[in-house]
Amino acid sequence: MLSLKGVVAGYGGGSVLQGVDLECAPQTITCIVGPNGAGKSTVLRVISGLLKPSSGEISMNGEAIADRSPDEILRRGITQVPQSHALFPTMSVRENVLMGGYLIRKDRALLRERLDMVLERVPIVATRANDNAGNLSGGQRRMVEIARCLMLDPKLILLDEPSLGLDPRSLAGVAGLINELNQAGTTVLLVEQNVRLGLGLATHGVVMEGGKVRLTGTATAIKDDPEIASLYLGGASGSSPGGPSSGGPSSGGPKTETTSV
Ligand SMILES: Nc1ncnc2c1ncn2[C@@H]1O[C@H](COP(=O)(O)OP(=O)(O)OP(=O)(O)O)[C@@H](O)[C@H]1O
Repeated sequence: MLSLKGVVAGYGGGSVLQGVDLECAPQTITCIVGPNGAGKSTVLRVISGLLKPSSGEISMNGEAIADRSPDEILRRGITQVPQSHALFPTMSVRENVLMGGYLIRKDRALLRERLDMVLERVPIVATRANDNAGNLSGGQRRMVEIARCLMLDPKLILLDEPSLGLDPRSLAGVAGLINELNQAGTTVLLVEQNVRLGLGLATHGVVMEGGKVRLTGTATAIKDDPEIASLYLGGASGSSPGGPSSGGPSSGGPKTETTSV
């Protein structure tokens, strides 16, 4: 579905991504993990078109998208939920969600249909519809941020640190929503500092370091990799994920892309 080949990109001349190769198959949840500054968020930015790669290829369902503008990429079914504080605090929850349907605003029937779908999938949009978004808790805000991106019925959702600043209960709610969306057919690519949660939720894992993909495999295989366990999971292999699902298939061991840590 989504494919990155040899993607090089950076800010103001320097290259942060140094030849990134990545694949997301349809209906998978892929979690990118890695140390601060590895380039994880930058990968999401090049996919959503906010940052143009200087070389390499990005394709969605076989179509090259690296040269497309962010709104053309949005129209092709890729939406990004930014790290946080993405709602307009003095606008209501309903108004914030409707903003997500800006590209389809002229088709009132479609807008209504999508809003009904969002209300059904994310109940807080109905129960807090008229409250200002600024009055919601962090976890509730995150749910509304995800709900807003559903207005375009995305095929691929990019999530940057969905767990950031959330308490365990809110985390479970957000993880549950991501899982439900995936079960309903949406492909998910997320970046997560909470490695246990991210790999617990995911079917596939990608470990990045220094602007490169270091390791790819099923989430289970990545969690069970002794080096990854010692680096990111406190020494034990990730047998108790924070999310509601233990993730994907157990076949297919991790594939090491480079050897240096
Ligand atoms: N807007 C920007 N302008 C200049 N440099 C940036 C910008 N955004 C990120 N960088 C730099 O790019 C590198 C990679 O950043 P990125 O946010 O992709 O890393 P990350 O792996 O997501 O890190 P973290 O886990 O800390 O969020 C860092 O060195 C960062 O300082």
